Amino acid sequence: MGTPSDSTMRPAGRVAVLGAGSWGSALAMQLARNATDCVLWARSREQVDAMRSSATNERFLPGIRFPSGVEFTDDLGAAVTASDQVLLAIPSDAFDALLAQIRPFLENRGLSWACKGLQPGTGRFLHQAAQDLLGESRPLAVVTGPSFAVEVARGQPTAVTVAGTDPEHVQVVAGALHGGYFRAYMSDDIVGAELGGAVKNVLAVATGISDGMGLGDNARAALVTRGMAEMMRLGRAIGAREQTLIGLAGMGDLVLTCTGDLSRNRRLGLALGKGQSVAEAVAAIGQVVEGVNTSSEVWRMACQYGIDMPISEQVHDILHSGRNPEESLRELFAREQKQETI
Ligand SMILES: NC(=O)C1=CN([C@@H]2O[C@H](COP(=O)(O)OP(=O)(O)OC[C@H]3O[C@@H](n4cnc5c(N)ncnc54)[C@H](O)[C@@H]3O)[C@@H](O)[C@H]2O)C=CC1
Ligand SMILES: O=C(CO)COP(=O)(O)O
Repeated sequence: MGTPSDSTMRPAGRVAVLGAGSWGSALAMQLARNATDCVLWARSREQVDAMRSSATNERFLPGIRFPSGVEFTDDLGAAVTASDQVLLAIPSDAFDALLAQIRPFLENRGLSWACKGLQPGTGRFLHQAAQDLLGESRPLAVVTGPSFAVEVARGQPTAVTVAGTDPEHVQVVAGALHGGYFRAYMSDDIVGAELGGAVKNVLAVATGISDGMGLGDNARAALVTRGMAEMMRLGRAIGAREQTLIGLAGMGDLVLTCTGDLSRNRRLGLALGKGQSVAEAVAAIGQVVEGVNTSSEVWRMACQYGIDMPISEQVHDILHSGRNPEESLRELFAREQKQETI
């Protein structure tokens, strides 16, 4: 695979970013800064009017101005048909429905997404969900890796992975984003890239809980490392490449969201560790917290493939079965002693 600066690279043309929450807005800012034509679609007319008049997204990225190249619309069909590439930036539980809505307009336009999660109820990857709907031959790509939206919006240094099923398409998507202080590495391991982005959500909740309970720095390091072992074990079972999991999409995002308080998954954990309920904590965060759904789907995959994932299991039980974090701690430490393997 070449680099985004290859002279043979096909330009992205115009990109429709679908979803004007924090990540869609930050990606639109990066695309425009990179001289990529871009239209940002939001569901609500009021939000579009507000973004047009203030040139900011005050709810999700207050005070950060969109570069002049970004257009705004609430017309989904027009956003897609006037573009060459479509980039979805919505919560994973909205992925199937939005894809079905845009399918009539999609034709042969390039498709990518920047969501981190799994299909609710099935544990399938979003690229599998897309293939179910659109067929196996369509080039697909995911943008993932350690990237807090607000830092990207401010133009702070960031490196991500763009992984996909077709090298040329990956180059187009990565090339549209890569520039300034934003590096977009390329990969053909979409399974590993999607797995890393999903599992880190669950582990960020785990380290948040530990820190919320005041368990200390040793506990956090143990959770990150043994959590990484869980990711690697599951990855091995489903054909993800280890290189991907120890790269930006896996370890990179795990470190970011297990330690950075901008992570909503970590913040959910912090609140739970201090005794708040899941519902209270999610409501207070006010944005998507993917770990809630992802924990069910990761646990489903672990059961399906018979993989030992004790930390992910405890997070699942705390989020969905009302388990007390103290009980989880006791249970994790009561496990039999074993060789350190991953
Ligand atoms: N915010 C961040 O730092 C990053 C987020 N991501 C991923 O990006 C995805 C989107 O997250 P955020 O933008 O952060 O969430 P957010 O909570 O900031 O915004 C979500 C947006 O999606 C819209 N939305 C929700 N349901 C929808 C539906 N059914 N149809 C259409 N639009 C819908 C909401 O109106 C909102 O504009 C998630 O999978 C997240 O894991 C990935 C990297 C960084
Ligand atoms: O994925 C992210 C950064 O890479 C954002 O993390 P949260 O969804 O936990 O906020």
